[in-house]
Amino acid sequence: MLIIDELKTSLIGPINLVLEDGSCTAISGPSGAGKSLFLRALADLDESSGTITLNGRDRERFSAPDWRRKVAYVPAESGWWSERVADHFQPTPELVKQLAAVGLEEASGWEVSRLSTGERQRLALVRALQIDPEILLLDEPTSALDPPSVAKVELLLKERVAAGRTILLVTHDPEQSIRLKADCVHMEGGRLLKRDLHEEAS
Ligand SMILES: Nc1ncnc2c1ncn2[C@@H]1O[C@H](COP(=O)(O)OP(=O)(O)OP(=O)(O)O)[C@@H](O)[C@H]1O
Repeated sequence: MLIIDELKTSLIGPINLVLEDGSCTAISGPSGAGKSLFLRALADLDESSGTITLNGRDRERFSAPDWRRKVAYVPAESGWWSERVADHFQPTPELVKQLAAVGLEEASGWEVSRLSTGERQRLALVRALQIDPEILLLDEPTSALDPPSVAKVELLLKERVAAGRTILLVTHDPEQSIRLKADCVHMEGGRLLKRDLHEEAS
């Protein structure tokens, strides 16, 4: 369980939120609301104050690399540091299955320069899944994808949640939140508000 207590940076907060094991939480909100900054602060990529505990252990007690393996952030635009796609992955037995799950079974033989935006987005997700973080922070993970690819990614996310892992994602699509059975929060002006899509629909 991740407990976020009075998280603040110079631009957002204070933010309080609890993420239960095996839960999916969707953040919506207008452009500039601070959604990406919130995920970055959680992953300890930007300086922040407040208390964050993972399974009862304070973030201060983890080294930064260890924390980022447990609370992994996938930005909307991923970074690539080598020419070959394969160089970005651990050659594990699961890799072939994971690539196939996002429709990219051939991609490990490709050059990064040929990747489309949607291919980059799906491969960045597989990269994060290889780390197997306890909390996966996804910034608009399907924004560049066509509906069949969205369905593949959502299936992966649902399987992950069913296996007890935790997902916090930014999405502008209320239908996606419903499909993922996500708890919904809304961000505005750097603050989080609870949102009940099911109540709004009734
Ligand atoms: N280093 C910075 N210095 C000053 N302002 C910043 C900095 N980084 C981000 N901001 C501003 O903070 C606000 C929140 O940015 P953020 O990227 O979190 O928005 P967002 O909610 O993710 O928006 P979008 O949906 O467009 O991606 C924006 O107005 C942005 O311009």
